[in-house]
Amino acid sequence: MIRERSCIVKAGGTGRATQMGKTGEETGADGSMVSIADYYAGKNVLITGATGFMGKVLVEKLLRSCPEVQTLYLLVRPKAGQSMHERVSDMMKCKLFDRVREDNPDFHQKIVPISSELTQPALAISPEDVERLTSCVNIIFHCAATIRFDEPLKHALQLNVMATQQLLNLAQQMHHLQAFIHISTAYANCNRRHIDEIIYPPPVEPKKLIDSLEWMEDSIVRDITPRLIGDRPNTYTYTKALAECVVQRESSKLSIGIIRPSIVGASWQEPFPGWIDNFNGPSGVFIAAGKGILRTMRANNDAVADLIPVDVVINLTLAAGWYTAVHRLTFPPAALVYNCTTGGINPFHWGEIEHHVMSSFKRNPLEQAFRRPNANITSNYLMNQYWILVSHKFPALIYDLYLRLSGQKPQMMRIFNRLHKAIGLLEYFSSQDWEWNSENMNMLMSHLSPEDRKTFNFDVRQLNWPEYIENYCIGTKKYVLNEDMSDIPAAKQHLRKLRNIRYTFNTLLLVFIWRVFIARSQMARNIWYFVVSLCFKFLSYFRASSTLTN
Ligand SMILES: CCCCC/C=C\C/C=C\CCCCCCCC(=O)SCCNC(=O)CCNC(=O)[C@H](O)C(C)(C)COP(=O)(O)OP(=O)(O)OC[C@H]1O[C@@H](n2cnc3c(N)ncnc32)[C@H](O)[C@@H]1OP(=O)(O)O
Ligand SMILES: NC(=O)C1=CN([C@@H]2O[C@H](COP(=O)(O)OP(=O)(O)OC[C@H]3O[C@@H](n4cnc5c(N)ncnc54)[C@H](OP(=O)(O)O)[C@@H]3O)[C@@H](O)[C@H]2O)C=CC1
Repeated sequence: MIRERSCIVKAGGTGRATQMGKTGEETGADGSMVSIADYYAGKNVLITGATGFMGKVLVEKLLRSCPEVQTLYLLVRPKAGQSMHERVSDMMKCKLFDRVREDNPDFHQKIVPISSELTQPALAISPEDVERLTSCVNIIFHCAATIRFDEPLKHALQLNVMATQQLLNLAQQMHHLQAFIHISTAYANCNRRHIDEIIYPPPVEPKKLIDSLEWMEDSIVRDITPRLIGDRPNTYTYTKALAECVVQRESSKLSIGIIRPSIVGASWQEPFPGWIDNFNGPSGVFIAAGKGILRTMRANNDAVADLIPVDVVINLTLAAGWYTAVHRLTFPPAALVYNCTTGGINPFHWGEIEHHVMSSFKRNPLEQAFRRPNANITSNYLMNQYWILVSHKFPALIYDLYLRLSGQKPQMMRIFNRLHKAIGLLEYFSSQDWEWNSENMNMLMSHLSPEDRKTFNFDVRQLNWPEYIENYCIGTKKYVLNEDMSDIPAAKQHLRKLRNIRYTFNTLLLVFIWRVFIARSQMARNIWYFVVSLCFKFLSYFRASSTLTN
């Protein structure tokens, strides 16, 4: 149980002792609140989802900015033929960890992988590992989840809800636990327009749903899923809402913080600008647009694009861990929720994103683009369908024909079908506006020392969007696609070639139209001459009137 009445925590390598103040807050020897790095000194931290996008950034930041942290226990599963040790060792070789490696080449000694498959009973953690974790873990960050929008309900429920419940059960056995931080999403309650920092009543009692789905065949579950998720767009947001409810129910026994990030994008500043390693959310859209594949998408130009840089989310998460732990004895028994969003503080709109993404990819083109980057967003359904036909399907058809004729396997239509499926799932989020209250983010900031505010910066008022988007696009090029910046002149040359192909194609199309329709029919010729003579008349009229005025 973590709600100890008194506690002295020996702060690891710094030798700095922290103790409980009169109010129950953890204080330094001089009575001041400990800094974030001092708090984590000597602590044992358990992290789920450490091999994922946000988990990696969390591990990196803890090691870099809290160098006295004792041990990071990472719950990891073997995957794709790799053992958990191989996976963690590969992860630590990644460029993201360059700065940590420079500061402390032996940083890997602080990392202890623990084998765990979260969808298995008791998280499939061995009894020895359970013993080890329950005796020493001080703080848990629960990041693991399935974030797929098309995840079958049963699996999403197993991982996002049941695994969370099991982790909470494990947390309750821990003798020295001071905080449990759960990563949720700002869209858990996307069926509401205004979202406060509270846990809303769940759409269904989680336990009842789990029990009833247990005996059902997958095909039946698939059939009733739309009825169950109701006004939420997918199983992801639905199960994340249920998970919040499960977490909230343990808040009388554990000190809990819930972080709700909106759309997590590339890093803003740390460990370097533009770090991103996946196609999720807007990243895949940016890349598809940069490659000239995506030319149209349904989105509202004037809707707020609530992107939040991953380093901001992680800084807030670590600060929330610190705050939850140092205030654990003064908390009422309720989880503190932090809406981690930008829209209410420093809004930026999808129309602006489109503009900056396009101009950024023109300055820093991606290699081997299919067409010149020129994507447009529209909220009009019919307009979007028209452009899909003209700018997606027609070029795909022509290119596949070319591939077939040259003896290769056609592939473009298949790529477009997958793209349409992906953007179809994202449109819900890019076509609407939400309003999140982020008072707890401000409250937390006000509790940080000036030094911590710099080291764990989550003040998004300072975010310069055009610069951020530029670095984001460059990040997709360098870290997702592994393209070299030195190839930009060749990529520009390729775009010039594509432009020339387009001019040639348009000219040939015009000649073709002329030959087929105009040159063969007297009526079409008459209309053509009429239009041309009208243009001449207009031209001569304007020329005459401008001569008179001069
Ligand atoms: C230029 C103008 C821009 C204007 C911007 C306008 C709009 C912005 C767009 C979106 C904003 C909304 C974002 C909302 C986020 C809500 C916030 C959250 O809570 S976060 C969770 C976010 N989750 C996701 O984003 C997951 C979505 N992805 C999926 O659900 C699935 O991946 C899928 C899209 C259904 C595809 O599934 P499928 O089984 O077909 O494929 P895989 O996932 O197995 O992937 C196979 C292969 O493709 C790569 N991939 C995946 N997604 C994309 C993509 N969007 N574009 C290109 N490629 C993609 C993936 O990496 C795999 O590659 P590989 O085989 O090499 O591993
Ligand atoms: N990305 C975003 O835009 C947003 C994300 N979030 C939330 O942030 C958290 C992290 O998201 P993100 O990092 O983007 O997600 P990722 O998909 O990148 O990472 C998911 C992590 O969960 C782990 N995991 C999945 N299934 C299992 C399993 N059965 N057993 C053990 N581990 C498992 C994955 O491990 P493995 O490598 O083995 O698959 C991976 O480490 C999630 O809770 C998500 O809901 C919230 C808002 C936005």
